[in-house]
Amino acid sequence: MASSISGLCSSSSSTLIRKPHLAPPPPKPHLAETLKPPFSGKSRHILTYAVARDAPVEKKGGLERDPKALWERYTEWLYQHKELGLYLDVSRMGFTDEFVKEMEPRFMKAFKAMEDLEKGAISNPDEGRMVGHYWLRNPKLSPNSFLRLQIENTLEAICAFSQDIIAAKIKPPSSPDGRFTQILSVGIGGSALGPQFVAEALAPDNPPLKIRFIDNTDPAGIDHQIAQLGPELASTLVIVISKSGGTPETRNGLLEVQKAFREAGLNFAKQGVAITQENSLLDNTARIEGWLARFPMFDWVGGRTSEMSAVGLLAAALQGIDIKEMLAGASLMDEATRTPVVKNNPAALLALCWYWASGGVGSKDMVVLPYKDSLLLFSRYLQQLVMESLGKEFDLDGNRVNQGLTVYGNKGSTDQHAYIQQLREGVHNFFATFIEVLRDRPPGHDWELEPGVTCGDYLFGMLQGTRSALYANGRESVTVTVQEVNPRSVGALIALYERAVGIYASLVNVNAYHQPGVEAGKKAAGEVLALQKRVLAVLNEASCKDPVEPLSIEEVADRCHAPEDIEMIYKIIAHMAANDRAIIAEGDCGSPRSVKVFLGECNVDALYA
Ligand SMILES: O=P(O)(O)OC[C@H]1O[C@](O)(CO)[C@@H](O)[C@@H]1O
Repeated sequence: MASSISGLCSSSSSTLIRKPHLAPPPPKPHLAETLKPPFSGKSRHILTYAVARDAPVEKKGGLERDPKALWERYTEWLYQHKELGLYLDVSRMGFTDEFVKEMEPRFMKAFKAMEDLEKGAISNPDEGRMVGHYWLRNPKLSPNSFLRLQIENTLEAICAFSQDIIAAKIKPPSSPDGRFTQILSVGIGGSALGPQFVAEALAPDNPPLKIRFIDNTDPAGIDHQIAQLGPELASTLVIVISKSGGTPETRNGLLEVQKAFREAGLNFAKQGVAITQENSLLDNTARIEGWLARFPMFDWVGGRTSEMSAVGLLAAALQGIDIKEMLAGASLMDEATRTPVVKNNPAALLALCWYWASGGVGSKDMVVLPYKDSLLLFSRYLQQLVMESLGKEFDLDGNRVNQGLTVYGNKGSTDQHAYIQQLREGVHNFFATFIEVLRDRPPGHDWELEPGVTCGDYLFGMLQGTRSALYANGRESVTVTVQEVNPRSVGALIALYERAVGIYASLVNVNAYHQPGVEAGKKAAGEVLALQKRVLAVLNEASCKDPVEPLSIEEVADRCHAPEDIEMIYKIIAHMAANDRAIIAEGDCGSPRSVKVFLGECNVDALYA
């Protein structure tokens, strides 16, 4: 009996899109494989680390146990940025003076590379691009006046537009309120993660416009966001963000939102804003369709470092966040992280710790634990910033290095009830980064829930306790402390990690500013969709015969001239069948060889297309 295979096959996955012949050759052994684990958990031990591609060097190192000596180490290495009220404590990393000395020449090279980058060098050689996110917060540093004016004019335009939206000088055409109340931000990767992080960290409880995001091509997720807006779609400002202007997930999100507008009888163009590079597909669409506004993204700003461009600033300003304070915080941090003295440069100190902990080859993961709910998305934001920048197959000289630094984490103390057990006692494959916020609550709101102790004291205790407990078991950590979460400190944190990534990339000699691996995935996804079209054509042809000719998966693959893609063809058929795509299957999906498929109806036009 003929039956839809949707039920049987609904668990099949279409995520394994790499074709067998696309598989890369097995990697050659690299430095990571030649290294011993840096820490044994004992107080003194031999540490082996590597300096980029040089031979591994034997070094003594270890975690200080004596409380007095540890206090000495804490005070000796504590970094403080007075104006920002930011501290960096690296005392719970076991690096030695000898290690720091040995790294010195590499840091000098890295500082020079950062200086050249800021002066406008082509620091992204593969893409032939300058790397200018530092100019965004200090336009005077731009290598020429044209770029400086572009930055200044864009900032002015962002401020003016957001003020006009908030003051209802610019109104949505069909909203009963006569003002915009919601933002729907459509974008992915660097075009979403910064705005998401900043919204979570800084948006006031009652912002002038509330924000929600579409950051995927998951139809159910998109439907959910649109359904949650309900009638407020009429007062929603849709910001579509894509540097390239052609990212499929973002395009799909836009098309879905435009459909929702049509169905609600609304004029999308009067509520749509594009942030993209000039003359991109998105830019041209927005211009031709007459969208409400367009803001530029610059060729020389990468997606993952674009939070201080229109990408992050427009949404932030619309939520009532002081974007000039964010820029000021970033600018102050930029200044501090230009210092060519490792000990006085917090970004260099972070890079030093990363190198020490991971042997310069990413052998340990970085677990980021902000003890503050509003910083929940910081680790997710850093995941892209660090991993897309450092996770590279080849170094700048073309050597295969398979570099990277794995980042994960959510927040404390919540995670203490999830995975800290393993961090304390299990596999020793990480180092931690604690983010501490000194101010628990706005002044005047605190109270003691038991004598002498507030709720925030508990949070503080949890952080300190976890830091100590990890250290006691030989687990290293870094602690970044800020006074409070505000636009200035968030700007500073972003700038701190941007520079740390730039410096570290230089230490390990990789291009931090391209992402060739992502392109490979996008290309393979495109190939799957092209294959799906061929499968449909083959099935249609067989289904237009009289009588209908059910085909086995092998036969479909042969007729598609793609026998090597048979598994993918099976997954395509199973996915379409699960989604009411008129595919009929006979047989048992548990044994794919027995399945025969045909279409429920013949599309004669498609036969001659
Ligand atoms: O802004 P775009 O061009 O849509 O790209 C989105 C994201 O896709 C990537 O190119 C690859 O993930 C990121 O670097 C980027 O942030």
